[in-house]
Amino acid sequence: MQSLTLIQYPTPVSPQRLNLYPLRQIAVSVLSTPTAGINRREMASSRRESASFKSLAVGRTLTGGDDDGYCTLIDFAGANVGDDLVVLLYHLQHACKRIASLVASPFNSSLGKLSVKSSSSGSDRDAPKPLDIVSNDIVLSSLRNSGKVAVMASEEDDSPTWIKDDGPYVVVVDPLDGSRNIDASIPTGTIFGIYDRLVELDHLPVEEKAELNSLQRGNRLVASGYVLYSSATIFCVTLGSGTHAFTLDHSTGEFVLTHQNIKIPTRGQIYSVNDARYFDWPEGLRKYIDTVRQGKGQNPKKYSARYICSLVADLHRTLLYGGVAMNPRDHLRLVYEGNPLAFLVEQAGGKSSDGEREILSIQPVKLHQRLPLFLGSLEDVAELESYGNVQQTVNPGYDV
Ligand SMILES: O=P(O)(O)OC[C@H]1O[C@](O)(COP(=O)(O)O)[C@@H](O)[C@@H]1O
Repeated sequence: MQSLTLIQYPTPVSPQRLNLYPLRQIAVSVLSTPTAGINRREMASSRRESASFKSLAVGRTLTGGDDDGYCTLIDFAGANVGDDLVVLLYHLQHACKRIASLVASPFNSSLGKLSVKSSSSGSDRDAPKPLDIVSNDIVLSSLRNSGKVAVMASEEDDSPTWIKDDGPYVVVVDPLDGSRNIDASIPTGTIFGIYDRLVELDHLPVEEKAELNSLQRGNRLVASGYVLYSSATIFCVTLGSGTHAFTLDHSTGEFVLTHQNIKIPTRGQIYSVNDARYFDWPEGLRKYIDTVRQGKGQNPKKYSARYICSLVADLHRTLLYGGVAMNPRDHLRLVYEGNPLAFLVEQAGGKSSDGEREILSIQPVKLHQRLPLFLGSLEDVAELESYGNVQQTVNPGYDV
């Protein structure tokens, strides 16, 4: 069977048509030399050739795709947001292609296991692993090259990195989530959120403005998303209007629009949680899970359990099939995981909660702040919340 029969999107544009899209050509050449990031000057000259990303979209469909429906992430962004954000996304997707190669490389199979001591004492961070660190470096270097980022705050760093005084954006990122299981080739993911730089803080000392810019509430996000590294590499993003997923086409090196306007089912039949922790759970959560397992909840169907223990993979499934993905203990981070994923889920018509409050309304008070996280179908998350007492406060720490 030919591969085109298997792929559910239209035939790629002809090479002649590629000439109309300089960015697409650059994407292919960058992918073939993955260690060389495109610098700002190259991007600027490519942008001069193309006049502007918006002009590429003139006369084309709302998605920014070609007449035949083939639409890349950059086409789509070019048709929907301003040039600065397109450039930033261009560099971010480049970083994620490099991470996708990294996690699939036979030479890295043991790197997920080795723990490295955290550089600072008293930090609330887990000891990072080598693949996390390499992924972090890749993202940082791409964001620097974009010329569009003022500050990057990463789950891997104790404090944010100030990059450029007039960069219009602030990026928060978990460069490689789920890496603890990577030796078994379990899917992993990159999670990111993008805010506007708060110009009213420009006069402050660098450390202070770096931190305050990174501690913005989730409801100020301009864009957010994740990249899933699994049997397919999927870039799922909201630019503030709907949630869309793009699948990496290895033959062209492009992320191609495969899931436009994802709508999470209002009700699912799957719960996703580490239920080995059942005896540490509070009463409300135990009751909820016992009830839906037996088909005695608002949805009169017996729920199934699915838990990969990799947040991006568990959320991606939940986004497509519905239900609720949760981690009821204080483990996941508000800034790097909670907010970006909550924005994405809400843009898909779903709901996010810490068990009591909407995630996006919570003001972060510290960078590595952790919280219980419940994400998923509107009705499932609301039903779960209605049990009260669903946050796991007993948190002995688990070795696995
Ligand atoms: O041990 P738990 O509570 O099941 O947590 C699993 C969760 O932790 C994560 O591995 C993230 O934790 P780390 O950032 O410490 O790796 C998620 O991918 C996953 O959903």
